Amino acid sequence: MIEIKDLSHDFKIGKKGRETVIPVLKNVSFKVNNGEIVTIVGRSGSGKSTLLNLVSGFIRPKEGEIMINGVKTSSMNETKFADFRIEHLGFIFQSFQLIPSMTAYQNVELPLILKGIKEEEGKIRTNEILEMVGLSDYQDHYPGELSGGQQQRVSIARALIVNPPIILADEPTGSLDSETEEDLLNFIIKLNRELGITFLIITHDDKVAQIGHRTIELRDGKVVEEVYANEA
Ligand SMILES: Nc1ncnc2c1ncn2[C@@H]1O[C@H](COP(=O)(O)OP(=O)(O)OP(=O)(O)O)[C@@H](O)[C@H]1O
Repeated sequence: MIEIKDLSHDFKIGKKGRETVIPVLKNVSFKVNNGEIVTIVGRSGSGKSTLLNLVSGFIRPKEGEIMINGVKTSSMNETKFADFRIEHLGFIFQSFQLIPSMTAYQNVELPLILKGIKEEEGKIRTNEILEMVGLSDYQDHYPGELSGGQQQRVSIARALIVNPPIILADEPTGSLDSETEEDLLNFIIKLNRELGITFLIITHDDKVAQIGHRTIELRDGKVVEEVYANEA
């Protein structure tokens, strides 16, 4: 579960002493329950990426609190957050963020290696996950030798390999054509239904927003609307 309470954040730009403060998030509060898909929409500049970066622990909030699975993460230091992230969170990005010099297999097994799991031990799990995303036949391909949809599946496999209870996604279909987009959305729904994975997804795209059990709208850094689509 993700619990966000009175979260506020701003950025300072410009030279020291003459900074301009850009308020981005203002008293944002909402929850994402276990097993839910929550989508966050809002115009460009409304603070969606900032919110996701705060939940991901890539930046710390100026005010307010973030709890993930009962742990207060908003005040954790970087080292602690890095350990927490690998146990609790998976990530899917618009730009896939694959390592170009590694094969699909090597990209997928990477989190296991970072976690200190021996190569031999991780082999079964890596093969299982590649099978699950339908990429067993492509495991020796480099990202440059795969289609956009296949690359996104590699990135999902990499997110799934450590069994994260929560996946955070930033415009997951932003680089895909509409047919591949639909396949990917169906796959996210399947992961949610069959494995109970909780998703928090930010998007511009109505089709993506619609897979949310709930859609939250950010407007000028505030939550202005929660549209309940269907029950989780
Ligand atoms: N590191 C930063 N330094 C200064 N200002 C920033 C920084 N990151 C974001 N901002 C500002 O914060 C505001 C919100 O940005 P954010 O990227 O969160 O919006 P967004 O809703 O994700 O937009 P988009 O849909 O275009 O990606 C913008 O005005 C942006 O210029």
